[in-house]
Amino acid sequence: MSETESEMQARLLAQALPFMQRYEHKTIVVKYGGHAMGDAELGKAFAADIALLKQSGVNPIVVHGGGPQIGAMLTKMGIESRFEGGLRVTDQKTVEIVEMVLAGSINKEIVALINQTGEWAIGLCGKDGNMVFAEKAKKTMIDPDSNIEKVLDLGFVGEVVEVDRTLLDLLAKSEMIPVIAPVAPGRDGHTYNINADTFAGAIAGALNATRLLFLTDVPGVLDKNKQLIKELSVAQARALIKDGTISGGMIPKVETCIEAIEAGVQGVVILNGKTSHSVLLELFSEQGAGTLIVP
Ligand SMILES: Nc1ncnc2c1ncn2[C@@H]1O[C@H](COP(=O)(O)OP(=O)(O)O)[C@@H](O)[C@H]1O
Ligand SMILES: CC(=O)N[C@@H](CCC(=O)OP(=O)(O)O)C(=O)O
Repeated sequence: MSETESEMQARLLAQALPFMQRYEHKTIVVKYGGHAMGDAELGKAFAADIALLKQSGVNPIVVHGGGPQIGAMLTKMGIESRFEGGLRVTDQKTVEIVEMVLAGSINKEIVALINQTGEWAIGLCGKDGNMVFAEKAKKTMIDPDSNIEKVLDLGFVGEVVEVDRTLLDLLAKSEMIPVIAPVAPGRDGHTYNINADTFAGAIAGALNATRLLFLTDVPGVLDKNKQLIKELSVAQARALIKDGTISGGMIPKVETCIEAIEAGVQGVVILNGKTSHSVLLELFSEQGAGTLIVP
């Protein structure tokens, strides 16, 4: 006899218990990318998942992006967006808009969505509580014409150099769910724009998170036949970059996963943020939802 819908729901709920126990009191950093945002129903489902994690005794931390939303605001202001090596070249005017969009509107939208579930979210960026300090990014690129390595001047693009856990440790013991925008100060007094994936990786590494989840717009890492790979070791992931199976925007994402694992994160998952409740499915169900990368 085939299972009815309510029997299936009951089975899934009952199966969740060992997973809830596995992650109790554990830190899970969720990176919510700009491409995964925009759909109101998906946003509500995401907020509900984060709220349920907190209610289950997990310590969820949201780090969000907002690349497309920054792009739209820059266009409105008549400022052109330019990327080098996947990073937004950020002059003084641009960094002001980046901070306004990320730490202002997007951050507060996510906080409000989580608060509407009845939980308590607090919006932060790297500046709050001396949480994160950045330095001007030192990116290099091989010039295709001369084949010589050149240093890129990306303006106020930063890389994380210090994470102070004090505020996040305090919040972990409270009702508050931190929602963090990837903007941080430098010791030089400037404000830096940091790629949200690398920012999330740095936070997860500093907290020795049990899981770091990257919500993107594909089901996970796909093989040559476009089939989802359920699990990858760091060595296997490196091999897939080398043989070209992993390309484009997935390269820096997987490299960030590897760096996060090397910094002490136990497992990193790349999953589809466009699938409703993918966070819950990944963490609290047998089948999971994306690609798990482990040491
Ligand atoms: N092997 C692969 N598996 C999955 N996606 C891949 C792969 N190789 C390249 N990609 C591309 O990487 C993209 C995800 O990276 P990106 O667009 O930078 O994500 P985000 O904007 O969510 O940070 C996918 O939409 C896909 O086009
Ligand atoms: C330096 C740099 O490129 N910063 C990114 C920060 C936002 C981001 O990373 O957002 P997504 O995760 O939505 O792509 C930017 O300006 O777009």
